[in-house]
Formats: sequence, C-alpha cells, structure tokens
Amino acid sequence: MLHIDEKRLLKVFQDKGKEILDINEVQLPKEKIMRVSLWLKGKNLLDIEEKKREKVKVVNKKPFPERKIANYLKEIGKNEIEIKELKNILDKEEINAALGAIKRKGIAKVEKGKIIFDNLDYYDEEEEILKRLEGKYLDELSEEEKKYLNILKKRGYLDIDEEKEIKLKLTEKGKELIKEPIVIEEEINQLNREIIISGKWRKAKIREYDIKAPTKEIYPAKLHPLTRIIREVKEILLSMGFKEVKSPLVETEFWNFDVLFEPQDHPAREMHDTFFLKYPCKGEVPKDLLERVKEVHLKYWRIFDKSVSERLILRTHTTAATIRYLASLEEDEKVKPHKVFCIDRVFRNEAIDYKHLPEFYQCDGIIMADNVNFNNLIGVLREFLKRLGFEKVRFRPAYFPFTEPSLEAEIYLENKGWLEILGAGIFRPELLEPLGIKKPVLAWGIGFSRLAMLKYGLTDIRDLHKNDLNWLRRV
Ligand SMILES: N[C@@H](Cc1ccccc1)C(=O)O
Repeated sequence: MLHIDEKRLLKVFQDKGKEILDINEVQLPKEKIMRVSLWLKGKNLLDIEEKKREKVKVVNKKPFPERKIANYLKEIGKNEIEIKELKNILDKEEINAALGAIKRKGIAKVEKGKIIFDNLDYYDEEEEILKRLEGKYLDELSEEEKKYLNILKKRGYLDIDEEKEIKLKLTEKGKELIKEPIVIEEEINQLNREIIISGKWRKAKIREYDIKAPTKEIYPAKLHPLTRIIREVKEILLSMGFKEVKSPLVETEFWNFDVLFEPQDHPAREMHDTFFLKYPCKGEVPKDLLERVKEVHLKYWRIFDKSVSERLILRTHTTAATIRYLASLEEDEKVKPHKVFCIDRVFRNEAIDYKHLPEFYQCDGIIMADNVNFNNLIGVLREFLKRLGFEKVRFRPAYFPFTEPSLEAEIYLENKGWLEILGAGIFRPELLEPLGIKKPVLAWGIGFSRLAMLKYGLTDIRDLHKNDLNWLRRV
C-alpha cells in the first residue's frame, strides 16, 4: 500500500519518464520529498544519493581595477597615467591590486611612475573566465579554469559555495511499479463526525496505517556513558551488600600513603606521579593515629617525617576513602563486619595520551569480617566482574605496598586477549595494627576509565570526554 504522497512522488518519475530525479525537479516542499523518499526507500522502491558539490559564486560584479584605469583613459582620450593619480579613480586597496594585475598580465608598461597602455581595449582572459565560472561546479572545471579560480578567489571576486545535491533513483522494483499508471485518489487521513454522519466513509478511501514507515531518528536525553557505568557499578555493589563511603579529593599524604604503609621515600609520592597543593600546602592529621603510624614506619622503613604526612595532595587512589572509613570505626563497631566501597575521582600527574588522563575514576571496596581469606576475595571479585559482564577472568599474583598477599585480576576479551582490570589483596597487619583492627580486611581497587573503554569499545580514553554528539547519541 502506498501513501498518497508516495504516489505523487512516483508519478513525477512517470510523468517525466525518468528513472533519476534531482530533488529540485520535484514540485513539492523539500522536507516532504525527503520524508516520502525515505518511506519509498524503506519499501525498496527508491534509492537516495546525496553528494556534496562545490559551486563557484561570483561575489564581486564590478570591473577589475585595471579595466577601470583603461576605461578612464579612453574617456579622457589618453593612453598613460601617473601612478600617483590613480587615487583619483581607484580605492586605496584597488591601486595595488591593479598594479599587480597589470604587471602579471602584461596589459601595460609600468615605467618611471607611469602606466602606459598600447591598447586600451586589451583582451583579458581572466575577465572572460570570470564570466564563465559563475554557477559552475568545481569538479567540472578545466585545468585552466582552476588556475584562474584561485587567482580570482584571492582577488575577492569569487567564493565557493557548498551545495548538497540529492538525487532520487528508482530501484528495479520502482521502475517495475511505474510501468502501471499511477492513480491518485484523495484519501481520508482522519475520520471525523461529518464523514461518519454523512455516510461519506462508505465510499471514501481511508488511509491505512503503516507502523513500519521509517521516520526521522530522535535522540532522547540520556546520561553520559561514564555516569552510566558509575551508576551500574554502584547498583552492583549495593546489591552485593556494600555501603558507599566518600572522602576528600584534597587529601594529606598521611591518609593517601602513610596509613597505607607506603614508605615516605616511595617513588609514587614524587611530583611526577602526584599533584601537590601549593596553597594551602599543609593539612591536619590526627595526632594519636599519627604517633602509632609513625612507630610502625620507623620500625619497618626507618623513615618518617610529620611534615611529609601533613602535605596536601590530590588523592591518587580511592583506597584513601576505604582506609579512612576503617580508621573512623568506634570500638564497638570494630567487632562487627563491614563492607564499603567508594567510587570517585582520583588524580595522577600523568602526561595525557590514548590511555592516560590526569583525572580519572576509581572504585575501591573492602570487606572486613571474621575468617575471610584470599579465596573469599577471589570469589567476591569473580562475582563482581561477572555482574559487570566479564565471565572469563583470571587472577595473578601482584604487589601493592598495602596488601599481602596481593593479586591482579585480568579479564579476557575477544580479539584483545587478557587485560588487567583491578588490583586487590588483604590489608597488611602492619597497616591494621595502628587502627586497632583485628579482623582481616579484603581490599580491591578498579580503574573506571579502562572499564568504560572496554564497555564502549573505545581505543582512546580521551574520546570518553570529548562529548562528540554523534558518539553520545549512539552509545
Ligand atoms: N590502590 C591501588 C589498587 C588497590 C586497591 C586496594 C587493594 C589493592 C590494590 C591502585 O590504585 O592501583
């Protein structure tokens, strides 16, 4: 069944006896032609071919300044003029253009401050070509015309317009269809009271619905892909019984490193890995805990300086949030089990490239409970990754200053192989001791950007933040 507008369009082909039409040949509003063409394309009766073409447009219709000089001389009956007199007949900027063109084309001699013409009715190819170029398409120009095109563009006589050429082409099926005469009878789109009461509906042709008719795509508002992943991970962890915690973006080295048993001379603490605050550069550190942490550091690392602990930095990992949570527990809470996570931004002083940004998202989680062990950690991570959509997972031993034993989880991706996705382990007793925590604590941290890249098939992490509308509409 064809819609009346589809018939109208097909009839244009029939009446003109053509198989290909430029949309300018169809006497209907462009919007409508495009809509109807899409319908016909959906029915495999028509193909739409779009081509961008560049077209020459003459933007200055005045004669060239060199011609103005010649015309002027003809009028006053002379064949030469002093250059300094030119300002009487030309605009300032025209003078240089005229002199340049006269020399370039050899129209007249320029000598001793004078312009001398042999022939005031000189022939100028440039002028002839300018007349010819108007409205021509760039891809139809001859080599010579192209050469003049650039000159004339520079002289400000021409511009290039982009034009969209849309051709409608009947398919084989379409050609077959227009062999039969197309009869256009008025259809009723909508029944109304008058049509029903008068009984017109008995004879009228009522338009059928075509629920498969292609329509313009619409792009409803939606959340940014990164926000969606963050929410998805939150949902998963909440459903696994974890509670969300937060901690400051601006953090002391104490919470970011010391409490996590990272020695104060650890290379990760240096400027090239960590962002330091200039003002204020120092933060507050809890006295009692500092003393206990210091004791452990001196015992194992033989180095500890309070002024290092107090330095303010931008948090480099969200492990600072989970450790802060553990430290905040009151005595009566320490005997209970705890499962918390933190998803938030972290910062590292990295050069920006396809897989590094100085600011990115991490998610850390901990489980504190009696008798939990390395196997439980692997089990929980396996479940977490499975809920994220990664079925094939393997674990390898790893090293982190704050966990022992430690592991790295890798996921398997078709065509990519094994990819490292998270780090985990059991918090060291040296770290738990100053916090007064006696139960084992399983901990893990996962980078989000990596996850988002995998999920959305990106090869460059920067694409996640480019806000390219075409991409955002599709994902
Ligand atoms: N914080 C570590 C990840 C990690 C968290 C918790 C335990 C072990 C490792 C990182 O940023 O790489």
